[in-house]
Formats: sequence, structure tokens, C-alpha cells
Amino acid sequence: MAVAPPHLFFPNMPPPPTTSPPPPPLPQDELKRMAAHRAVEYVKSGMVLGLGTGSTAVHAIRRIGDLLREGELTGVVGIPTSKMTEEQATEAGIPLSDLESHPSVDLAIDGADEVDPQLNLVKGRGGSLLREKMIEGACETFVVIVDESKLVDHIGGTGLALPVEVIPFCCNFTVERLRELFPDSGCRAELRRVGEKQVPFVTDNGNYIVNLYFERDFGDLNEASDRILRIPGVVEHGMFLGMATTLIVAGKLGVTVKEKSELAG
Ligand SMILES: O=C[C@H](O)[C@H](O)[C@H](O)COP(=O)(O)O
Repeated sequence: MAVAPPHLFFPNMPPPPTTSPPPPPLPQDELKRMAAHRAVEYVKSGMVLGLGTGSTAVHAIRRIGDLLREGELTGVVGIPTSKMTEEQATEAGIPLSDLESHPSVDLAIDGADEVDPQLNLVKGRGGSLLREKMIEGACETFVVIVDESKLVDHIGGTGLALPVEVIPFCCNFTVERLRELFPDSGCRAELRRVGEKQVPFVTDNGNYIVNLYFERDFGDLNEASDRILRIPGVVEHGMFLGMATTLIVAGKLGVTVKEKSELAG
């Protein structure tokens, strides 16, 4: 698994010291909570917020709920990126809306499955990529929160799934078309199945997910994106290219913030 050490992501960060004993590792969920709480510092009263999906984003939702209850935040409206997030945000007491009532979103906070050094992302291993991309594509500031296990030197670098949402109609035909797209990258395409009966996973939008696995780097990300999206039957894919404005990483050395504006070139 090609996980990039944090000091390669953040050139000003010194490499971990070699002489002192390493601190005991924090549980992964605690790292997720730390990143999420740091992100909530970006939230101001009156904002329209994109609320992300997953085990990291839920910490931000709970924190926003706590601040609303304590009166530290007021007038915030949340736009959930999945049905699960809608339930969690309702439970946290966050007033909800949608993109039709609030077409411009001030700030979105969400987790990711992979983050490369240019802040390109893979998302959607939980199946929520389409609503996430719609809402996070409409926001001014998109803060991505991860523990350091999500850092990769190139997209696809974990060897885990790049999810693609497809319509159910003749989905095996679409799976084949996707598999044939990347003949030089050792691409495997599989319809995501769940449960004992191994039925297709159904997204909040009534679609299916095809997981793409790559043995080798598939090259230019924008070109790969265009090729995937040109297949009829594909709705959207889980590469979020150039969308993140801020990355917050929690790891053994603490919480680090990287802004898109700091990227070279
Ligand atoms: O569909 C799921 C979303 O894209 C999640 O944001 C992503 O999978 C990261 O989830 P987690 O924070 O649970 O690792």
C-alpha cells in the first residue's frame, strides 16, 4: 500500500525524530475526531454547510450540533450528502435544507478515502459520491478531513476501490465497458455487492456502484475522468479533482492543515 509519509505532504514539517521513543499511537477514530473538530473551527454563524458522509464526517456533524446547542453557533443550515448524514444531522439538531433552496454553499466538511499531494481525492467507498460531488461542487470552501492513513502518493495508490456510480439498466454491460477502459493499468471492475445473498449495493439515488481496482497508475486523472464519464450508463465517479480547498490531517504528529493556495504550480 503506497501511503505517503506526512512530512512528504507538508514540506515544512520535520521528519519524525529518530532518537526519542515514538508516542503511543492514537486510535484511528480519535484521529478522525481531531481532524473533524479542527475543521469545525471554519464554521461561522449563519453559514450554509455541506455535511459530509462517513465515519470522519460524523464527528464534525456532532460537533456542529453541540455548538448550536451551546449557543456558540446560530443560524447555520446544513445540506446533507446522504440519507445517513440526514439522520445523523437531524439527531444532532442541525436545521437542514437542500441545494434547490440553497444553491450556494459556504463551506463543506467531508472525509475522503484517498488524498494525493495535489489534494485530489477518491471518495465514495461508502457509496455517497454523487450527492457529495453535487454539494461539494457548489461550495466556496471544501475542507477535507482525514487521518493520515488516507494519504497516498498517487490516486489509486491504496490498491483499493475507485467507485463509479452506474444506472442499474444492463449494469454488466457497463462493468465490461469500464474494465476495458484502462488496458495498460491492470484494471479490474466489479459490481459492488453486499450481504449474505450478495445483492448489488444500491445508492441513495437507486443506482449501483462499480468498483475499479488498478494494479498500476492509470496516468492523467482528468483524462481518466473524461473517459469514465463518456460511457453511457455511468452517472459519476469518485475522483474529486481540484475540488478540495483545505486538507486537515490528523496523525501521530498532531493535526496539520494544508491549503490549496499553498500548492506549487
Ligand atoms: O461514500 C463515502 C464518502 O465518500 C466518505 O466520505 C469516504 O468514504 C470516507 O469515509 P470515512 O471517513 O468513513 O473513511
